[in-house]
Amino acid sequence: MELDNYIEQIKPLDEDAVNAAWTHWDSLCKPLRGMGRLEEMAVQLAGIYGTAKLGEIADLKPVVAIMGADNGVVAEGVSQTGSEVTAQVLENMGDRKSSVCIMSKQMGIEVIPVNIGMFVDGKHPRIWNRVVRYGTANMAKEPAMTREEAVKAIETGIQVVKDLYEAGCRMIITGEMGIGNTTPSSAMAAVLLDKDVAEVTGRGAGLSSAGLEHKIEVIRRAIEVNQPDKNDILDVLSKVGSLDIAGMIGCYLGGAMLRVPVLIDGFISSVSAYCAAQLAPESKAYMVPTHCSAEPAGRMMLDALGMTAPIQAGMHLGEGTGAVTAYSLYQYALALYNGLPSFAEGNVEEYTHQK
Ligand SMILES: Cc1cc2ncn([C@H]3O[C@H](COP(=O)(O)O)[C@@H](O)[C@H]3O)c2cc1C
Ligand SMILES: O=C(O)c1cccnc1
Repeated sequence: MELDNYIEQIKPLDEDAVNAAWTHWDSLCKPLRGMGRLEEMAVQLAGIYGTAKLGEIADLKPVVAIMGADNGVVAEGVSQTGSEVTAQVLENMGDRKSSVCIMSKQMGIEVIPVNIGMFVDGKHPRIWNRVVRYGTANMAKEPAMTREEAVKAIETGIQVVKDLYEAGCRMIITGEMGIGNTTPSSAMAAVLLDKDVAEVTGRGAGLSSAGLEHKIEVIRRAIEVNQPDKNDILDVLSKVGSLDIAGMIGCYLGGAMLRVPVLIDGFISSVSAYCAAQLAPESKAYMVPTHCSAEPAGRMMLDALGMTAPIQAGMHLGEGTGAVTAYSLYQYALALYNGLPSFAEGNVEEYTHQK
């Protein structure tokens, strides 16, 4: 199916369910709108699922879909580790031994490591091998990938979400693992937001100050060499992007198409969310901001999306860790939404609300 055909299938939220969810919140025996963003998160779920009866949805079966991919630009020394670490961490994820895996286990969340374009095949049986190409080319010298490959990677992300949906998942959490992927993220942020590279580039997984200066220089070179057209998302993605970013774009589009919420993680994930929103503005209603990455452009990307994140904890780890942290907010929100007595049930006279 063509990308445009997928995008056409995305419909707005169910407004009746949204209104009914607010009416329900406002009937509960507590200060009006007292749970702030948590109330909004539950209302968004109602609009997405098309029902205010959220208690009837037995199990959301949340899942972190981790897009694993390698970046040719790592050859320029833009990350403090080598590309072999991508595959190693994906294998560790197979054994449930990575940050997001340990956090997810705590919350009863499934984790699926997807190899969308590492340099090597994943060996662990839990890894979904869906390789579009074995790593991107070095964008400091040539386009990271072709436009066709970028589209194929987006479609691969859509297909991953479809498969998870068929397995019963009703909440998708985006995650990524790809050594060097903050470099394409910053390159894309600079182009798409029209910012100076130095403003949108950070230390990633832990670069030194000298390393950061070098990374900025490499990104400048990549943009100079490729001349991406900022008005054409696929051009920017294919020239200075990455396969994991493309895969996550697919997750946002696929989730919106199937009417399931898709949680945005950190900087890399929000660059993808921004691209998805540009390609399909309706998809934004299905996205959930979770935390604001401490990478310099983390907040800028959320601002560009017109979103604020409920959690600001200085996190900058990736893998979906920020989004999994925010999943706990749903647990509180839904516990109250489904369990708190109404004013009448709580024997409290409903006061006049100032809505
Ligand atoms: C052991 C390890 C585990 C990780 N888990 C997430 N990242 C994060 O760091 C990488 C991006 O940073 P940069 O662009 O500086 O390479 C990505 O893989 C991201 O998911 C990790 C990085 C490392 C080294
Ligand atoms: O915010 C992120 O997504 C991030 C930042 C640094 C390293 N990995 C991921």
